[in-house]
Amino acid sequence: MPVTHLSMLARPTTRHFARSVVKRSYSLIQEDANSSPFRTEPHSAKEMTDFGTRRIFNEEHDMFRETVRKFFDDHCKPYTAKWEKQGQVSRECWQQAGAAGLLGAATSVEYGGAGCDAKFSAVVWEEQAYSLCTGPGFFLHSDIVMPYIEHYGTEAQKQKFLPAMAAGEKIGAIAMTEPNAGSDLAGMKSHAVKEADGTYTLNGSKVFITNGAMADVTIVCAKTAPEKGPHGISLFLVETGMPGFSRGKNLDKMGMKAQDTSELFFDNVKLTEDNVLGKENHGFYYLMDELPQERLLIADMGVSQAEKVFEITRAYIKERKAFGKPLAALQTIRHTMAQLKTEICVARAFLDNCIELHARGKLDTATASMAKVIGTDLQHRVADECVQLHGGWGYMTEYPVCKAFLDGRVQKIYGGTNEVMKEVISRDIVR
Ligand SMILES: Cc1cc2nc3c(=O)[nH]c(=O)nc-3n(C[C@H](O)[C@H](O)[C@H](O)COP(=O)(O)OP(=O)(O)OC[C@H]3O[C@@H](n4cnc5c(N)ncnc54)[C@H](O)[C@@H]3O)c2cc1C
Repeated sequence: MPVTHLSMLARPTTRHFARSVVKRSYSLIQEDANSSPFRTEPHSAKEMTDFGTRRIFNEEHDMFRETVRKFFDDHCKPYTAKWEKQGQVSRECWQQAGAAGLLGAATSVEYGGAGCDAKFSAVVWEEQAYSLCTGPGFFLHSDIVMPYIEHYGTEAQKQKFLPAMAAGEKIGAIAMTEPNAGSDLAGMKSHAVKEADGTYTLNGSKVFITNGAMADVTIVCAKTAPEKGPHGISLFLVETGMPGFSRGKNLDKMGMKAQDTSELFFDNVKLTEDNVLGKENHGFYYLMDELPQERLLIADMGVSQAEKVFEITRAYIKERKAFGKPLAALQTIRHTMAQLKTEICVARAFLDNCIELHARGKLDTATASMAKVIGTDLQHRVADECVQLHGGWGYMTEYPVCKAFLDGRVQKIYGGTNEVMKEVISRDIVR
């Protein structure tokens, strides 16, 4: 169906649905989570990816989850092999996601979003993890870039970018990392010099930027007062097509082959006050404020992928035979699965607690960092064990477990490495 027709049918329906549930969802947030009707937790569910589980969610989240799961089944899974060859997903996929209400679920209705609680966003990123379609950078666009614009943008900036981003017409990216400054962000060299006429001249380069090849608008971090260190960093909204702004190659990665990751170059890019996001020299504080959500979503995607890979492997060991009986009949294999399930369920309980805290605006940076370490370390360990349980087939990229292993490896690296997370957690311990 052409996108325009899909927009006409699905978009108003989904947005209307989302708006109608938001009031109820907010009131549920205010209740004690335990007062929700009994819902099966993943440890007791038939499968950990089942619908209708987990007491942090309600039936509206379930209905939305069904829509989102169907979206990834219909609009992403069939195209993933093609996108992997191209190194990026199609624009049409973004527009379809916008029409289906998957983008900007937590963005205010007045700016084109669905105005829902953060758990609706979690549904989208969890379902993407369950689908194992790592191509579309929806989570970065909707739950990292859009919040910056909504929280710190001027009214004109919000009106200009957010409705188009919610519709999937404009794609967002955020550029912090540089070839020589990743963990040590304050060491960035990109700088924007304020000229006598009040304009800025931006110079520098960025690397490893998710959505970098496709983005229409990129939040660029640059120094505006180098002598002030981290207190002299500002954020700029840089649009594709601005003179002096160019992209390097789409980088060739270990996994996530369908997700575009690029270098960006800024050569005397002329910016005005209209391009400044928030207050000059406040960029570092904005980054610190937004990081808990970024870490939470990475962590939750990690645990979700672990749940999915576990279920794929559960089915495999029941089918695959060795020495005349299914692998599942071997005690060492059953014990490995028992250990994995136990660890996944413990991590899920902690993650759900973090999601609940975040929906109430109470998730702190150190706790989000713990979630990132637990969720992504577990994701890696589960994928590794499950590759092993698949034997040689687990090493073949046509097998989902192999792709999950390769795609998931980066989770311990981006969003702040897990070593840096431990720094954050430890500082809080001895504070
Ligand atoms: C696929 C992909 C997508 C990405 N997307 C984006 C994006 O959209 N936007 C963006 O801005 N960036 C993005 N990044 C960059 C990512 O956030 C950085 O790679 C990450 O923060 C690490 O920085 P670095 O690569 O410079 O490693 P380095 O900082 O050089 O770290 C190297 C090693 O040293 C360790 N280390 C460094 N400092 C410490 C410390 N203080 N204590 C202990 N250990 C330490 C690290 O943990 C790591 O093991 C992406 C990266 C990848 C691979």
